[in-house]
Amino acid sequence: MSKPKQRPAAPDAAVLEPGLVVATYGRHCLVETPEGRRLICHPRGKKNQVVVGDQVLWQIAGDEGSIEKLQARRNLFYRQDEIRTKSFAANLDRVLILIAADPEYSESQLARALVAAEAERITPIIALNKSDLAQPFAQAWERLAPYRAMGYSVVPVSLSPRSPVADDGVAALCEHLTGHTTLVLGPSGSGKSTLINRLVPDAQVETGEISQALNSGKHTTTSTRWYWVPSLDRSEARTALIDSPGFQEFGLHHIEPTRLADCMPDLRRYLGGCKFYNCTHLHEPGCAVLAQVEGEQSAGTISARRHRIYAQLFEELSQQRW
Ligand SMILES: Nc1nc2c(ncn2[C@@H]2O[C@H](COP(=O)(O)OP(=O)(O)OP(=O)(O)O)[C@@H](O)[C@H]2O)c(=O)[nH]1
Ligand SMILES: [Zn+2]
Repeated sequence: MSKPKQRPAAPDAAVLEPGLVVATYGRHCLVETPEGRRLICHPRGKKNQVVVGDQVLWQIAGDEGSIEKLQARRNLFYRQDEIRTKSFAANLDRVLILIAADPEYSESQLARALVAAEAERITPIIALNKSDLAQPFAQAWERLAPYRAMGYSVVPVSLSPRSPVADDGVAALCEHLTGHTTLVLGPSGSGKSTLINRLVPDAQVETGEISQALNSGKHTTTSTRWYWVPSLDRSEARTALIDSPGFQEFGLHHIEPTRLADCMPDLRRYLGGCKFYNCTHLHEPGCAVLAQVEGEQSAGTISARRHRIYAQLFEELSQQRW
């Protein structure tokens, strides 16, 4: 009597190791082990497409690794590089939106980034850089008044190490970052590299190493990267910054237009007070949101600019569904 054939043991079960995705480019990524070793990994199959911040299980395959399992994500931040290329980061505590007195920031882009963070319930922080440029800074600070009023932390900073400003605000900003994982976003020229270089002394070395490891130096400037910030670690939690290039239009396609007002704290306050339960807050009579929009005759709590941004986004998100 022949013995029933034994099924081979699951080949990989014993050798799967945990890791953190610290950089991505195209199909490959860099994974850091709990001991701090970094190696190139390739996702197995389409399903395991990873983003920076992902926790994975991987196994060795030659001198590189193969990602076998993607652990469940706490959140996933969406943004869009080009029409079709989306890139993300996962498992974030904070999104830092770094804008500057100069170049002038786009309020629409700021609003989009905030909506994207709210949709994933990630706490946003706004930092306004270049406080040494007194006049443009005062103007930019004033434009941010609605964002302060709706409860966001808006931190004035002067990140340039040569800054002549006595209190450069960096300590206050660091308070928000300590012990957390923060995705840093901002338009070109706002000071993202200046911030990373200031808080991560080895950033340039690390960037070089990552470029070398990924063996595509010319492309890696467009990738998203994870940096540890040892100087801000707390005993119970490490501090990390994720640097993501550009501040292009955000694809907010994953948000239903009817959810939009709920992702804008100044509008959210009044939801539930409208006459119609399916109010779009654009033109309906008895709309509690519209009643609060600042006008020539009325002094509401919602700025007219913010309501215009809401209306534009609402239309854009509605069109995508046709
Ligand atoms: N006046 C002033 N200039 C600053 C300050 N912080 C940064 N800068 C300057 O602003 C310019 C842009 O800073 P970067 O750190 O390169 O900006 P970035 O956001 O990384 O820009 P991209 O790489 O294009 O995305 C540089 O010339 C910095 O020296 C500041 O606090 N005050
Ligand atoms: Zn309404």
